[in-house]
Amino acid sequence: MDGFALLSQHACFGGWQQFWQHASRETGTSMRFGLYRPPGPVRGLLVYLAGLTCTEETFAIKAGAQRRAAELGLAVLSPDTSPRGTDIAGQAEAWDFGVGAGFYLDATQAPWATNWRMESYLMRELLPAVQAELQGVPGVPGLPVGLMGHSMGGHGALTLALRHPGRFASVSALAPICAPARCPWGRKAFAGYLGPDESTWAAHDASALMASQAQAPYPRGIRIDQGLADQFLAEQLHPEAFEVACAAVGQPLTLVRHADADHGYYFIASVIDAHLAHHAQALG
Ligand SMILES: N[C@@H](CCC(=O)N[C@@H](CS)C(=O)NCC(=O)O)C(=O)O
Repeated sequence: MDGFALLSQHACFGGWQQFWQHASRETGTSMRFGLYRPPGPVRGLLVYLAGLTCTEETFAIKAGAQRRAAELGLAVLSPDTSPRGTDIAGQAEAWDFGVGAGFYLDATQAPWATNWRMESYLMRELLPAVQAELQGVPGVPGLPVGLMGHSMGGHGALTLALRHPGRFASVSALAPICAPARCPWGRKAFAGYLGPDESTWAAHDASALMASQAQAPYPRGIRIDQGLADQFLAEQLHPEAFEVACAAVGQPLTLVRHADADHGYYFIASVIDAHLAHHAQALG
């Protein structure tokens, strides 16, 4: 990939877990990402968006997705969760806003709007570059792409999948923030990145976006897994709001609730194979 530097690669289940760095035109910063490359031909690309405080390494280290991805012939892209290396006052004072908390949208408010452009970064820069690299034909976007994410990244997966119809063959989420416009994490992020006019927030709220669909956008179904011992469930996640919105537009949704699971990566590792299978069905 032109202008991209391979920082490290590690042999993993016959393929390679790689970490890359590049100068992003969209964020104006240096960005890192992880890329698992399976052995043999690549059937599809699965994008995993991580949650608050995570980096491009978290999923690769903790989820244990590589074994099944290798078997299924899926490449897995794990971007970082925000720009880093800027000098915006207060950018790293909170763990739920600023650095490590990009919310996968383009900020419209100063001082964030210049660099905090995660939606454009992913959709217009990183994804096309990685798709072209994997299929070996630059500029031909043909490789099918699935999108998944956890928590803030679950919000990113659901909203980007709804905001960019036709770009993703499949979508799933783990303990996603389903109604950010009405939870503390989302309200703080939207107020800071999008400003006080709440009418602009619905375009980045998965439940509002789903409720506004004329018909089911993913007729093959969306999968969500949610732990019932998740410490953030009651206050932050609201899966029932997304469930109601899906039902209203006839969107098939498999929402699997797990009695004892918490919010962390032990839960993710426990259900990751089911998510890879969900995507492999659509990407195959
Ligand atoms: N730092 C927060 C927790 C943040 C958190 O749980 N982040 C989730 C995503 S929302 C995560 O995946 N953390 C990384 C990890 O568990 O390795 C706290 O102290 O409560």
